[in-house]
Amino acid sequence: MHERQSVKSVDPNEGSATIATSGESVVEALKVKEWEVGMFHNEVAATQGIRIRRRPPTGPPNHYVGPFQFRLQNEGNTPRNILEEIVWNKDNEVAQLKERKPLITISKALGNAPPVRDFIGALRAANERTGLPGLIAEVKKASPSRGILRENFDPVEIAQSYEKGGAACLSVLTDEKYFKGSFENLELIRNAGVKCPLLCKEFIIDAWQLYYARSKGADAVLLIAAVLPDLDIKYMVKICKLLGLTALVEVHDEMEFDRVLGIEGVELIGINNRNLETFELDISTTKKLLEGERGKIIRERNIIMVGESGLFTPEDIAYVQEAGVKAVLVGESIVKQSDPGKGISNLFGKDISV
Ligand SMILES: O=C(O)c1ccccc1NCC(=O)[C@H](O)[C@H](O)COP(=O)(O)O
Repeated sequence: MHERQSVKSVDPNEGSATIATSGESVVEALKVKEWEVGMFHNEVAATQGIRIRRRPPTGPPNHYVGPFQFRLQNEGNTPRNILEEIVWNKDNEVAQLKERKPLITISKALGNAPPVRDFIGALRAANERTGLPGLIAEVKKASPSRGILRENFDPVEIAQSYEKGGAACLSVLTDEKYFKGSFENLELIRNAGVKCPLLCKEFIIDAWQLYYARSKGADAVLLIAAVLPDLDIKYMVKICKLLGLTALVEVHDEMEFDRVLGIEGVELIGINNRNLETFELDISTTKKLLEGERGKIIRERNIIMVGESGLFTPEDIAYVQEAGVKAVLVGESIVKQSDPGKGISNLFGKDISV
């Protein structure tokens, strides 16, 4: 398919054209192979109801005109929604980071990582202490749906304020492009003496990221069922256990929830009230998913459920607690307050500090 010695490619995003030499035809062939593997991945994922495709837009050339190769913008190489765009971007980011820091280097760094803290234990203890859902307070400067949430953003100050205000655990955004977060923030918070266990809030698509997160001091990671096929989740949950990391597996609908309930070893499940493809927020998602048989399974297996997103008032907290969650993950409503710790008291309707 790619035997031409010299082809010219046009990237619609860059608006530029290049003439490829014979050496580059090998690179091009590799890209095509990679694209074929990606297509296979997407076919498997689609059978599990996963709509997020996993390949960055490096599809095969659409057509040749003489020596020119055109890659036109089309349905196959244009992200359908923000989550897909984030995942495609992450694919490129991770590929570059992996080249700079291969697994062997990260594995060596694991020995110097701070000891792992018990994420689930902290949530249970907070729930028992207060009678309210344990709080995972989010350190987040911005998000695609809300833009900049806090101009004056000092991650350590916010983390310390959350801890003082009674948070059980913290969630630290590490994605730079869409959330203005960083792994540096995670390390700064860990090294500042904050005792709360830390969730690395990242878009995990590759097991390498689990090792990287742990090497940077994470105690827990997020696995999003809308992005990861069952086999990836299974494999990643096992690696998390080996590394001592807690996996918070996130679902948004019944199908994702049922898939995750079918995976052995899952102990912490989050229900995201935000549809990450449309940004629509509806806290009744938590209630709907925990009704009936699914709620029964959760109780029998002693799985901790986390209500995520769109929680602003004591009534919201009471509503998701009534639905069956023992923990909540909250960002916007507390990070926007001038004193985020006090924001926690407002959110719960009472002082929950230790
Ligand atoms: O919030 C977004 O815009 C967003 C877009 C794409 C992927 C993920 C996104 N958010 C992650 C979250 O779900 C929230 O950060 C988290 O649950 C806290 O939500 P909130 O309390 O509403 O800030």
